[in-house]
Amino acid sequence: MAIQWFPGHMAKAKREVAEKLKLVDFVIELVDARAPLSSQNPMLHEILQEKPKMMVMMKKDLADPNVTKQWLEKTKKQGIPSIAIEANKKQDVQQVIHMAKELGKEKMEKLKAKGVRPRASRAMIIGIPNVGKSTLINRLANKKIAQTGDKPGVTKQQQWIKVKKEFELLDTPGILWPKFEEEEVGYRLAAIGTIKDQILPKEDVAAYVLDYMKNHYSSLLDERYGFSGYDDIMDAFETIGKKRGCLESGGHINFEKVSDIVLQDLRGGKLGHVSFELPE
Ligand SMILES: Nc1nc2c(ncn2[C@@H]2O[C@H](COP(=O)(O)OP(=O)(O)OP(=O)(O)O)[C@@H](O)[C@H]2O)c(=O)[nH]1
Repeated sequence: MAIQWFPGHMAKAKREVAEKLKLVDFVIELVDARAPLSSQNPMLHEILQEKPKMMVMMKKDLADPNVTKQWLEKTKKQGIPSIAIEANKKQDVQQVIHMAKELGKEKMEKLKAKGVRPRASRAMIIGIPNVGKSTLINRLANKKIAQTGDKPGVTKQQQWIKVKKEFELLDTPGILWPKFEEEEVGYRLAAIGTIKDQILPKEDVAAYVLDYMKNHYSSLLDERYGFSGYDDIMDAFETIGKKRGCLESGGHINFEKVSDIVLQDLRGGKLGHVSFELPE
């Protein structure tokens, strides 16, 4: 696979997360509900060691609810407190707070048993780019938190956001890059918009989405574009192109425009609820 992050950046990100981890009692890992496995970073497991974590599957409004339910069952079986949310739903955010408070409480009780004076438990949010880290931090803080620390030359002290009396959150998230040794993982992440469109050719990503939907969500394909199957991917591009006015002079289809339409439809939820991976 041609995609490779610059190893220096990976090492720096890992170091930064490991530093911040020392400040917290537990971690809130964010993954994308449409691809909960591909949107994790296996490195987290290594640096977390014994630190407890809970998992929040973001963007559940775009994912297939039946598949999300299976993922939640799986992670809960693994002993990881997990929840799927839509960041704009207040009751979903309240449930995150409740879960975090419970996890923090366990940790505080352990400390209390060792004779440490009780204090608010502390957590940080970790996840890959674009998964929704800032959105969730702002929702938990109930206001917009400036991300000035990310700009070069701006030094910023770590700040704690008081979410509830018993629970505080670090105001900057930990960012870890996704890891893809398998080609399919790269396409899944590109489809959901985690990898920038410049990295994998968008026509290839759109073709991946159409093929995936043909095999798993043919009725959604039919609802949006009026076909549920095809023998040749070119036919699919042509049908969508004709329908949506992506014709160039001479009557040729503009494949780039068709790809933009497919990816925008998918990421904006217009293709319906689509999940790109199932638990084994
Ligand atoms: N549909 C949907 N969109 C969401 C949800 N949560 C976040 N988003 C959107 O996802 C996009 C990325 O969110 P951010 O909060 O900027 O993600 P981030 O992880 O902080 O991204 P980086 O700064 O790149 O690391 C934004 O357009 C959000 O509006 C959700 O639950 N549902």
